[in-house]
Amino acid sequence: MSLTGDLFIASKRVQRDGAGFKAVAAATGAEIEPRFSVATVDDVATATAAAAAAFPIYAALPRERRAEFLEAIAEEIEALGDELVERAMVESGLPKARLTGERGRTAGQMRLFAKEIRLGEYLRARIDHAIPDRQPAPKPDLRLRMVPLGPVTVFGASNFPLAFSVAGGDTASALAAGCPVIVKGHSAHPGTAELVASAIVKAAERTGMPEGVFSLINGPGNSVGQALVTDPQIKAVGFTGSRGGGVALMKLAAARPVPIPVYAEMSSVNPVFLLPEALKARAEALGTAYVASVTMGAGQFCTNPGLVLAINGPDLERFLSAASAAMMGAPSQTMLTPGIHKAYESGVARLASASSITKLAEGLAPEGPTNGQGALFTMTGADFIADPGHAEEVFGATSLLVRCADLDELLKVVALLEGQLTATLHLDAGDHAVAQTLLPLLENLVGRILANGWPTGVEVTDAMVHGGPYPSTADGRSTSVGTLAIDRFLRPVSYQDLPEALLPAELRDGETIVPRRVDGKPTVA
Ligand SMILES: NC(=O)C1=CN([C@@H]2O[C@H](COP(=O)(O)OP(=O)(O)OC[C@H]3O[C@@H](n4cnc5c(N)ncnc54)[C@H](OP(=O)(O)O)[C@@H]3O)[C@@H](O)[C@H]2O)C=CC1
Ligand SMILES: O=C(O)CCC(=O)C(=O)O
Repeated sequence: MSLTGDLFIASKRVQRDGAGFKAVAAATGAEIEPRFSVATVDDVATATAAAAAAFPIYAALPRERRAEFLEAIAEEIEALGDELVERAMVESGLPKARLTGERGRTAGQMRLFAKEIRLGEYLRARIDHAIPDRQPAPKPDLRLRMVPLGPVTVFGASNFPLAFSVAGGDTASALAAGCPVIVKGHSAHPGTAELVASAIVKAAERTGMPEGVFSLINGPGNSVGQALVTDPQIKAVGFTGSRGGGVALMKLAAARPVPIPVYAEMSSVNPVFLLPEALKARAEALGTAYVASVTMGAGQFCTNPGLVLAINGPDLERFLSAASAAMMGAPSQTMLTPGIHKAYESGVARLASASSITKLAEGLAPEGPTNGQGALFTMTGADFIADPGHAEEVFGATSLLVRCADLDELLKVVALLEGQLTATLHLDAGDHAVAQTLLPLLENLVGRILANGWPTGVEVTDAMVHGGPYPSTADGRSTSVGTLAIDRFLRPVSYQDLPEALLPAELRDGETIVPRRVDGKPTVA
């Protein structure tokens, strides 16, 4: 398919005159064809009005129809073939194997949400039958289910041009919930976005969806995104990106005459704890594996292990030697955009210039103008306690190791950390007592606790939480990966004493189409 640079407004291709913008090859910074249209204020209004018109139709479709739509999206993305991966490679600088895997994950997420809505558990159907002769007052008949919020704006993420972008997890979960989606495309990969949008539109046509169910709007420079977030037809926002961007959108959404939720996934340094017995048993192996996780994907993961905490001693020295050796052999890698590369370099310079921080090792010299060079830094627990600001995320292949004098100091460091997506414990049986001290603190701090692994690489499953307390996300009660992500785009409605004929099928007596709780007892569909 040749790229045209079109927008997709209510599933229709639209070209706009004006300067437009071009994608930039991540590896060289050079502009690449074609020119992409920038949406006008009217385009935003047309897309949101169409989404609002589509909402009651789309939300009322049988769950099976929506499931078929999601499965058709997966098929159409796969049918794009190599062209999709090749364009994404040029725009993002990410390697073929990674993007091929991401394409599989993107299609897999669509199919997982199709399964989820067929299962129907997400509706949380509950029935409390009436007790007309209850004393002193009769008890009414009450029935509850979850309903979709309305049109959702999704901001495509730069670092996952497929799995967190146009047809990524936010789009899959919002469409599954019954919400039309308007994507604000990321200007780092507009060609990839156009290809994926064309697949969604084909799937919508094939399965008879209302046109307003999907739009893709482009426009670098914040104004298009801001117009979408403040549009009264938009009822929720999904975002993955910088803390500055996420917080700006949260503020805009909160200041609307009718505020709406923003599910922003922002910054995280994902603390890793090297507990003493694990260090004693395998310091060298841990050091090497740590650097592999720090440098994976040029470190451009929100799950990157950006902070390591350990207690001083000879085993920690063994770990540091192995990690330093691995980092010194780590090749530089192309970063996603010249801007992200520049931000990485200034983040590394900030760490390097702090008097309390020592550079342990750096990776091989950069081979290209936008290549990020890995780096490891260290500081003492006492210095960290004096200035915990050093834990701020540096997005790229760098990490800071905090050497604590003892467990008390390590616990003081933990108490100063901000909300995080993950925390990782490297432990052996002899470390369980320390782990038991840490676990309640970590449950308050993060969304996912791992043992003896590395936080990069998030499984898409029912039991996954990819979220965490602020500022790792805007709302720590939710996840953006896994089937529970659908909850972000739903709200409960209770029906009191409604005649049976007016009730949704899932809430009628005798129905067994979804799992329900009836008069306090779970039933299975
Ligand atoms: N922790 C994480 O998961 C990630 C963190 N980052 C961090 O973000 C930095 C920049 O990366 P990038 O991906 O561009 O992230 P940004 O947060 O800068 O941008 C993400 C999207 O949000 C839009 N946006 C940003 N700020 C605003 C605003 N104030 N109003 C309206 N729209 C806005 C951007 O629009 P526009 O088209 O105008 O740019 C873009 O579409 C990285 O260097 C890194 O530090 C990035 C990706 C993931
Ligand atoms: O590692 C993953 O699969 C997800 C990471 C993520 O959400 C991110 O880096 O923005």
